[in-house]
Amino acid sequence: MPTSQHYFSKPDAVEQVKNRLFKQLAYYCCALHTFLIFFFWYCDVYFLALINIGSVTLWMLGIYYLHQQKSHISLRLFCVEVTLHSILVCATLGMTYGFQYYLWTIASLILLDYRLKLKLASALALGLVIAFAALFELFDNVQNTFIFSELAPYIHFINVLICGLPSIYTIGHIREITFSHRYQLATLAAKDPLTNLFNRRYAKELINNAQEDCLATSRQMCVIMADIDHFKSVNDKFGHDAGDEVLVEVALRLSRFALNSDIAVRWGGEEFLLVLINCDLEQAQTRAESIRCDIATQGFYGDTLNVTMSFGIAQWHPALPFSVAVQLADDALYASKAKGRNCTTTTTAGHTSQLS
Ligand SMILES: Nc1nc2c(ncn2[C@@H]2O[C@H](COP(=O)(O)OP(=O)(O)OP(=O)(O)O)[C@@H](O)[C@H]2O)c(=O)[nH]1
Repeated sequence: MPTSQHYFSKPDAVEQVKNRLFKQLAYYCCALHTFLIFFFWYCDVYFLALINIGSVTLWMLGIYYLHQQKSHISLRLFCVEVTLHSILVCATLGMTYGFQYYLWTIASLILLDYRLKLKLASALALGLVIAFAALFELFDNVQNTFIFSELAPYIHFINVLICGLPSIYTIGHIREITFSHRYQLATLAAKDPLTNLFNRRYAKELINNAQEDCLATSRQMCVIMADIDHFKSVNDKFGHDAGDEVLVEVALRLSRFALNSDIAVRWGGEEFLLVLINCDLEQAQTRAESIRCDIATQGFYGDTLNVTMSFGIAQWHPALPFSVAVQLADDALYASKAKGRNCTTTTTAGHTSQLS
């Protein structure tokens, strides 16, 4: 069960983050190409200035589609722009300026178009990587009269950085989303949605681990079965919503009572199981009594109703299957019910004793 919460927690986080990521990328590229229009104009490379006007137009169109929540259209426009731009600039200036690396970046971004089948998206990405390799064959010896040719190593370096950053940024975000989804799925599989206590299925795994730990360290373990008294009448008198609130409040109080090493479980409708690790029978009795008194004396549902609970306690021994310890605790709980409820009964092999 993961313990760290990541910052993307909504179910549609992937689409939201993708949209936000593309917007940031699009504004960044728009600004860059606008700068390049003036730069190439100033350097008298009018063809490249015109190409950058085309690029700005496509990026702005992409931003428009992002605002319309059509990120797949935007992504395709961005891919077309980057591909054409890289090829045309490499054909004009050669390979020394590093404009070919944009093909590499876009090859990884195209995989984020979830409307494309994986095979098609992978084939397109591979096509871009092959185009990247082909550019070296086609334009490695292009001669140009660019007035800033002595700046080629610096422009090359800047281009490598500009191409690398979106990949790092995107993969970092996808990593966070993946963690977040894994956390949400693990929580959904482990917790009861109403009370946020462990559900029965997941608790069995935890209990198995706890048993192994207790065996290895010779620690004692006790099982408490607790049930709300006359819960049906709470539902009948106050309605199911009030009943749900009582369940949530009971669960909260049980969690407060449980130590970090304990396991608190919603076992059934209004029945709860507590597994107390490193705890002997006497300590378990004291702790069960304190929670029973807390519940019986502190009002519920805005102090408008009183609730009591009955408890049954059994100790687990290494020779005893855990299911038998649960059954003993359950028998003790029903002994508490039979004795008039709002009490705790402890069972030790074949002998039960009641605390009021
Ligand atoms: N509101 C609400 N009620 C539930 C939930 N799960 C079970 N219940 C109710 O819990 C009640 C359990 O009733 P019973 O088994 O008769 O037990 P009780 O009324 O608590 O009586 P004793 O256990 O004998 O003291 C039923 O009315 C169920 O409908 C739930 O998630 N929400």
